Amino acid sequence: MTQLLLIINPGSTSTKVALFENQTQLIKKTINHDPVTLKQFKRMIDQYDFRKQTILDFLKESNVNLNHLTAVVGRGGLLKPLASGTYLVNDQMKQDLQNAIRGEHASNLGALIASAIAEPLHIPAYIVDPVVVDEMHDLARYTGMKDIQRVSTFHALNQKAVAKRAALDMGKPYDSLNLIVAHLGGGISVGSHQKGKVIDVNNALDGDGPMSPERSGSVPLGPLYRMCFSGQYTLDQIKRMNYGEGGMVAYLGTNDGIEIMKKIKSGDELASKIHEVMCYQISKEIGAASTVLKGQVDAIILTGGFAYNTLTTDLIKSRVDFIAPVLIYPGEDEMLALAEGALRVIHHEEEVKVYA
Ligand SMILES: Nc1ncnc2c1ncn2[C@@H]1O[C@H](COP(=O)(O)OP(=O)(O)O)[C@@H](O)[C@H]1O
Ligand SMILES: CCCC(=O)OP(=O)(O)O
Repeated sequence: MTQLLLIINPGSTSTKVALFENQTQLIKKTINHDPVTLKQFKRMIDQYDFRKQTILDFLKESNVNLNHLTAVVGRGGLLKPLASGTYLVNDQMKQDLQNAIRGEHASNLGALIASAIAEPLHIPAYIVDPVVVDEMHDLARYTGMKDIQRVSTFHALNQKAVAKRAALDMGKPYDSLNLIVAHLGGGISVGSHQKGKVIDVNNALDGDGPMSPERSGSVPLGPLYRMCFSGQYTLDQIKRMNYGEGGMVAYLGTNDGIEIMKKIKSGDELASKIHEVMCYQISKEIGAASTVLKGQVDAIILTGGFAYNTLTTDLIKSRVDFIAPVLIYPGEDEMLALAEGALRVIHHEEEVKVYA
């Protein structure tokens, strides 16, 4: 039977929407959001109506008859740590996302918007490989502060999808390979994939790992806690320096990769320096991941929006290609991965998981 799937993928810089007939993508649109527009919303949940409306507008202008849909699939957000797989959107999940129990990120809106569209049509809503997929090994969970544990928060959906695609291209099963995957998006995550499990990864949201177009990444703790208690900043201001207004946007006023590349090409020295710093930090994180895999690395994969830039990929490659061959998969495989995740449970090839 033909399945018509609506796919909804909210990211920090964009909302991607697609319509799939089984595994075939019929239409897709990436709606890029102006950071100034997004800044007016205090909490992520406040963006719900705005993002939902942009999706509905796109479906209307594309003459999509919602009554023909068989399921809606959304990107999965900051839930409790979960196994990789496809989950039915249920009330507990929606409640946890509305209350932002694990924090604020655009991916929290995926299940909520998918469910709002699916419910009146009496069709299921799913999420696949949410950003909290947790396959970390024990050693990776510790920090030097006894009360702080590391948690797995990353581009699980795209990292898994692209790693599987690369494995296919290499002619080997994903679970036979050791891969380092660096997703270079609004946030940046570098995952150590050991035989099909992401055993370590920097937390792309919480000030861990390289700086990104709009996040600070790791910073030295001393200056940070002195700032926090100086009385000069509110908690909200500090949070924004880490997430949303940190990284490249703090230095260059934009998180838009295409604009940043234009600045560099026109001779902007600061843009060139900060871009090089970001690539240096990404390379260091890849180097660290190679020790997680004890140097047994079959390939390093660069993916996400910034992997479209050869300037970016060349700079990283020049520092890490002594470790393993560097493969470039620009953009993302997330829309197909979401569709395929739903199709696997619809066709009973995989059991749907229940969030509790
Ligand atoms: N062709 C491109 N060249 C340079 N940068 C790009 C390109 N396409 C997207 N980007 C940048 O990549 C980042 C978004 O990457 P993406 O993987 O779509 O992540 P997200 O899910 O965080 O929005 C943005 O900074 C965007 O401007
Ligand atoms: C929440 C981790 C994944 C992430 O950072 O996604 P974006 O790059 O879309 O913000």
